[in-house]
Amino acid sequence: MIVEIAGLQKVYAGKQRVVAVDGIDLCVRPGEIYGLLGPNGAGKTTTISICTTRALPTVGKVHIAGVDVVANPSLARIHIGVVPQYNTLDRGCTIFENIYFHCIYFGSSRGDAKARTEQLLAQFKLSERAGAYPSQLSGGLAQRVQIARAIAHRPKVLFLDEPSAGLDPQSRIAMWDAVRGLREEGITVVLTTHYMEEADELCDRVAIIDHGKILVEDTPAALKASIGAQKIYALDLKSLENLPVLVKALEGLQGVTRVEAKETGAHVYAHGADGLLAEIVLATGPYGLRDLTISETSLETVFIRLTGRDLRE
Ligand SMILES: Nc1ncnc2c1ncn2[C@@H]1O[C@H](COP(=O)(O)OP(=O)(O)OP(=O)(O)O)[C@@H](O)[C@H]1O
Repeated sequence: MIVEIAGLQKVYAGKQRVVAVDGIDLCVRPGEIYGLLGPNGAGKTTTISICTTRALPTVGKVHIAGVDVVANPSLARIHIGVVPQYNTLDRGCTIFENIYFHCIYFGSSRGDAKARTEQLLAQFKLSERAGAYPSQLSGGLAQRVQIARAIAHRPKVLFLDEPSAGLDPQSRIAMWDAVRGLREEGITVVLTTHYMEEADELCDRVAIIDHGKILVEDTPAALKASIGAQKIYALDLKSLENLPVLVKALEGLQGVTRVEAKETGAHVYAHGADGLLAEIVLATGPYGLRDLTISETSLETVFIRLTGRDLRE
């Protein structure tokens, strides 16, 4: 395993004691894109900060490529690339210099640093902007420079903290492509996100975390399959009288795997069965169907099922 986290706990002891990470165990395989998905405050950044030697654990161990990050932080840092949540490019340096000086910092000769910088600028389609300063770049381009800089010393694992926060949809997709490209170079990627689409699209495996704990971990497909339905019909009803009768009736429809009574109606979980929508509408007739939304099962559904909340709450 390239990343091994065992019994990790982080307590911020202050006026208010905060248990930011509460016993996390996980392993990332070489070449994987692994996602930590959870809402704000779940403990994702703290976990990444410990893995990348920026914070110390209260309890537990992290090994990167077999190196204990607490016992040997400088050795560990050779194997680690980091793109933090905020733009940390040096504003006084050009794009070229940002990458070049990173190479020099990690011990490259000037010639090697120049060659590696030019190669990365070409790889990330940044060559034309080599002389630009960070303030002249869009958010998407700045993020690409940060990724290029983070892998300049050829780390084995790249940690990306909320890589698409603040990016427009087009830049987000370009960033995903850049991250997928890293896999081809054999770089393992660990990213945090609170965007379920990002975890679903990009990650080979995802750990859903909340309140410092891993709730579940699997491939996005397996997590979604655990819901046991492909579609969710959310019914908004005028009358909730005799709701249990409606729930029973809906449960009896072909293709329906589960029905949950809600404050404003009911959620019907189902496999895509022919004619089911018409039958649902018919069954809700006496209850006054005010609104109906149909959604595909997503990682958000999985999170809601596990916590009762949605990811943005
Ligand atoms: N330096 C600190 N001192 C005290 N509490 C902290 C500190 N850093 C984080 N916390 C708290 O620890 C908890 C986990 O925070 P963390 O930043 O790891 O979560 P997160 O999942 O990355 O969320 P976000 O996306 O908002 O950064 C939160 O309750 C946060 O307020």
